[in-house]
Amino acid sequence: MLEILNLRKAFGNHVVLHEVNLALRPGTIHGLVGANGAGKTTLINCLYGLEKDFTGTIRNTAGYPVREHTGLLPYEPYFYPRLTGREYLEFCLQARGRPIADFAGWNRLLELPLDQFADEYSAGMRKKLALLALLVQNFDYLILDEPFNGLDLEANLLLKEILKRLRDRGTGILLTSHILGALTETADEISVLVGGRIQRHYAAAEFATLERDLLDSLHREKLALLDGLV
Ligand SMILES: Nc1ncnc2c1ncn2[C@@H]1O[C@H](COP(=O)(O)OP(=O)(O)OP(=O)(O)O)[C@@H](O)[C@H]1O
Repeated sequence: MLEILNLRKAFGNHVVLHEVNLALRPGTIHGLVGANGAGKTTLINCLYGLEKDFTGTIRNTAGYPVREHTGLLPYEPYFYPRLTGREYLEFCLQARGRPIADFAGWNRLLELPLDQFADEYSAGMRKKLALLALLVQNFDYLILDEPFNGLDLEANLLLKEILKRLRDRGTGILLTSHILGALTETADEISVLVGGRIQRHYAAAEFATLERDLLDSLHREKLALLDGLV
């Protein structure tokens, strides 16, 4: 299990995460929702070791460093210029000391032009390439920051199915999305991050309550303001 205990992260005087606790269990899809600026990407970056200067505990309870068996899909994947999609995949595997895999099987699904330069791909293709680099590596845990963002309808449906199958095979998946349906259709549990605090964890049986709670807070805080504008 990947475990976050009492995570606190500040940028200067701005405390972005306040004593956050979260567990990512094997064989589970854990959704993370929150408004823009709530702290989701910062939480992910701390979990994956991209942010160092925080307090609290982050660990894989199996005793490995978190990154060793965990793959990350960043919010905006970066590709070096003049590297083809295939070279990028080979680079990812070599960086981890893994043998070069056969990408053809997965790429029959994702249909990427692997011999074109990755930095010339469309936004959706870039997202697919970064996903492909994770899928060929069989990680125990996946951390996916907005994986559905930019994907076309077909890739969206495909990704949901892939995630569910990986979960059923034992992979633990932490998933952020601003598309509530994408989370409620795939996740086993959802944590709501508000102003850097976990406001509540919802089990799958409570997802209807989650939608109601989000609507209620929207009605309370924003719809009255809208009445004055339109
Ligand atoms: N490197 C940084 N330096 C200073 N402040 C930062 C830095 N990175 C993030 N922040 C601040 O931390 C807060 C949380 O940002 P974060 O990107 O984690 O939010 P988020 O929930 O992922 O938002 P979004 O849904 O818009 O992607 C914001 O107020 C942001 O301005």
